[in-house]
Amino acid sequence: MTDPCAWEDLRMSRRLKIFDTTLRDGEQTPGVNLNIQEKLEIAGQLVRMGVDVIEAGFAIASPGDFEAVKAVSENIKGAAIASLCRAVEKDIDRAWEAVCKAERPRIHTFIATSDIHLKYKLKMSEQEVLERAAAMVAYSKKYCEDVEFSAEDASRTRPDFLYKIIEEVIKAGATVVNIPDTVGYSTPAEFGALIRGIRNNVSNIDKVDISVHCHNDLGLAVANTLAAMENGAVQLECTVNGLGERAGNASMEEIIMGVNTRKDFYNITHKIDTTQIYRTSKLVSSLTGVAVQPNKAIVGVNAFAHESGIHQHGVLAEKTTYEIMTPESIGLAQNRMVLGKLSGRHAFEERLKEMGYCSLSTEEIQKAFEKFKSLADKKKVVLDRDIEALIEEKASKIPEVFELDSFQINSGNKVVSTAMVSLIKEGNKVSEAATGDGPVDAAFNAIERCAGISLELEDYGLKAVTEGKDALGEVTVRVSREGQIFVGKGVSTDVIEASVKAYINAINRAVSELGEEELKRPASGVSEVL
Ligand SMILES: CC(=O)SCCNC(=O)CCNC(=O)[C@H](O)C(C)(C)COP(=O)(O)OP(=O)(O)OC[C@H]1O[C@@H](n2cnc3c(N)ncnc32)[C@H](O)[C@@H]1OP(=O)(O)O
Ligand SMILES: CC(C)C(=O)C(=O)O
Repeated sequence: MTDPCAWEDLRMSRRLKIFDTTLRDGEQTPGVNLNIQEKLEIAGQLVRMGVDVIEAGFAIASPGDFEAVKAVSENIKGAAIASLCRAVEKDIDRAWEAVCKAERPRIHTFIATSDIHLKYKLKMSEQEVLERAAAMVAYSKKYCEDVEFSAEDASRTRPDFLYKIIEEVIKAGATVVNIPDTVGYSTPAEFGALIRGIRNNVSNIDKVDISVHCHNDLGLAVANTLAAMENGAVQLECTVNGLGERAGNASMEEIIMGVNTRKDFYNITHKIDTTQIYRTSKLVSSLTGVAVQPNKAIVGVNAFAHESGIHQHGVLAEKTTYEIMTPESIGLAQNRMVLGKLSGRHAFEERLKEMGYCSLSTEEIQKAFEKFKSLADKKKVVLDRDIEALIEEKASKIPEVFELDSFQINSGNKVVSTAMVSLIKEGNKVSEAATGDGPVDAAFNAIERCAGISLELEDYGLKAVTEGKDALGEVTVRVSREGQIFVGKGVSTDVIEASVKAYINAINRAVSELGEEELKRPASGVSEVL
């Protein structure tokens, strides 16, 4: 005999319905409060995305929420609009008042069904809850054709009682029966079995859509939702970015991209336009003020980023080596290669090409790569502007007569600054020490001693090339010799090192233009270097 609950049968005949509760359960995220305009904006985007139902709020909660649900109902077309309400007449009246003008209104009424909730919270018996649930569904039905009933804390409810109450609310006219894992307690196998049990044990279950609403307390909300779907749930309740009470709800983007990416396994349809996912996530994050964690699946900033060399090489050769879905499929322009200390030459060369550095020789690329690696050791992420600075520092093709070997500075507010600098000239190391008015001045004096050259410092400028504590500093010095100006640049995450490099660069320019002998001659009107 064929299993009446076989997943094969379901997926052949059903399409998923996405019930978005960002504006209701999502708003239960501590600290989140959406005004009418913000709810309208998010609801408009949810329709653009193709959700089937928008739960716009809890109409009796406050006058503001009532107005927001009403505004969404009156202005947003293309999805059913629901308001949540307790199994209480005055709540249902208010919910109906708010949604009655919607193109497709829905009343969503609920009551808890687990022993714990009945005993400690509602202080009602099973029989009382059963009667209240059926009566309130019937009451809602007088207003509205589409009535959803939720058995709060269903996953901790005695199965026999759950079956019974579902049967009764269906008889009373419910069109959708929602099975919440209210406290995120269930596991995928258990939750799937619960849905299967409902399908096997509730005689009139085929008259309604089974819905699920999973919370993420154990990080299982999406897994439980998908397990329920495999066992017959057709309406999936979820929120954008997984917002919601406590650890949140099942995240819509994860459910949808899971179903899409594993179409080979699930083979079920929905009407979500996935290319709206990224935009929707951004909108919700900005209006709720809840940032998306960087490593969040699908919409986190790192979800399509690759930092390590082996992965970058693979992705550059063929994206599917490390990408199971495309960034374009969620509306992101492209993946992101993050350049850091674990990156490799392939990704670095590719970035140079993208930045327009197409004519660098192999040797220049090699040198730039070495500099990049040593910068990446000091800096978490190397940005394009860092690379520009590295390349431009190199691009000044003047012969490096003097190269920096090392330097050491001693400085403080109560000591005279001293610097010890070693330069390499034609393979030989020359070291000198000098004092100065501050560490930079001391370093410049020591450099001049090493080089045996004296120049006038006309100007010194320091700017951050990138942001953050580990930003690259770029120093520009203007030095002169008998009225002729030479500019030197240096970049480093250490401003003293950037200064030292800039000064050496200026000296090398002067040497290349005037010659070392000329520079060693005492300049007219300038005293010799001590
Ligand atoms: C699992 C969920 O996410 S459920 C939705 C949770 N969301 C919210 O609670 C947000 C909106 N809520 C509110 O604004 C308020 O709680 C209101 C307006 C609904 C009720 O406010 P108050 O009248 O001040 O009651 P309060 O919130 O303190 O307590 C809830 C009351 O409702 C009862 N109750 C709780 N759920 C239900 C229900 N589904 N059906 C009937 N009664 C219920 C409780 O037993 C309690 O009753 P009591 O006042 O007789 O003790
Ligand atoms: C009221 C229902 C749908 C709910 O939010 C829950 O049980 O978590």
